[in-house]
Amino acid sequence: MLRGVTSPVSGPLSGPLLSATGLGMIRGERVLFTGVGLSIAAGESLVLRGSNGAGKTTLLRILAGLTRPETGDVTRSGPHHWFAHREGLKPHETPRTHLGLWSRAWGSESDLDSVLSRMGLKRPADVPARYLSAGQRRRTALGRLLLEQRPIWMLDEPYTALDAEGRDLVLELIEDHLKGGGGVVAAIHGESGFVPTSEVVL
Ligand SMILES: Nc1ncnc2c1ncn2[C@@H]1O[C@H](COP(=O)(O)OP(=O)(O)OP(=O)(O)O)[C@@H](O)[C@H]1O
Repeated sequence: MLRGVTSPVSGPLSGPLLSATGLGMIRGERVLFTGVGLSIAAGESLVLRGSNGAGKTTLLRILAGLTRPETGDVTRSGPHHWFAHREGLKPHETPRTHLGLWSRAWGSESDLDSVLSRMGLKRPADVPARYLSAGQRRRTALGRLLLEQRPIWMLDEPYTALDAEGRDLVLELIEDHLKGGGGVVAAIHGESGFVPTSEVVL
């Protein structure tokens, strides 16, 4: 992982940001998927679809390099943000301390108060995660996306637990990221709220 390095998202990038060929995965005795190929270039988005247990999270984990596929290859042209089901907040962490920690770890130049404000977290900024609502925890985790520019965003069910305003906020973040030349892969149940460049149905 490139730590403390801010990657320019816009700029002359040649080739895809992310590509995969021939991905196959087995879990237990079940073949989850075979022969999955995909590619996203700057400004493109891809939505993963499929019923519960179809393998969306598994595919995202493979794309992020967190799980090794049975077959196939993944190529990423730069660093990515990984946004998982679990927010990764410890019970004692507040939105400010959580984002502050990652900000320092990444050498972020983003203004923490601006990130908290953008995520609608000014009021609960100093409330420990164990007292935050599910949506506030989600917004805190999503705030990490704004701490460091990374060309590829991998989002697992980014709208979970969010109210209508939170959902609009995520949409705005995605749109801004795509306009800036980034790419997004997201596993989404139901309406994505945007027209993806492509879809993979598992
Ligand atoms: N580490 C693992 N070991 C064994 N089986 C696993 C493992 N991880 C996932 N599975 C199984 O693989 C299948 C796909 O899981 P996955 O989480 O990728 O599905 P999903 O499409 O993201 O589902 P959902 O929509 O419910 O989030 C499930 O049957 C799950 O139980």
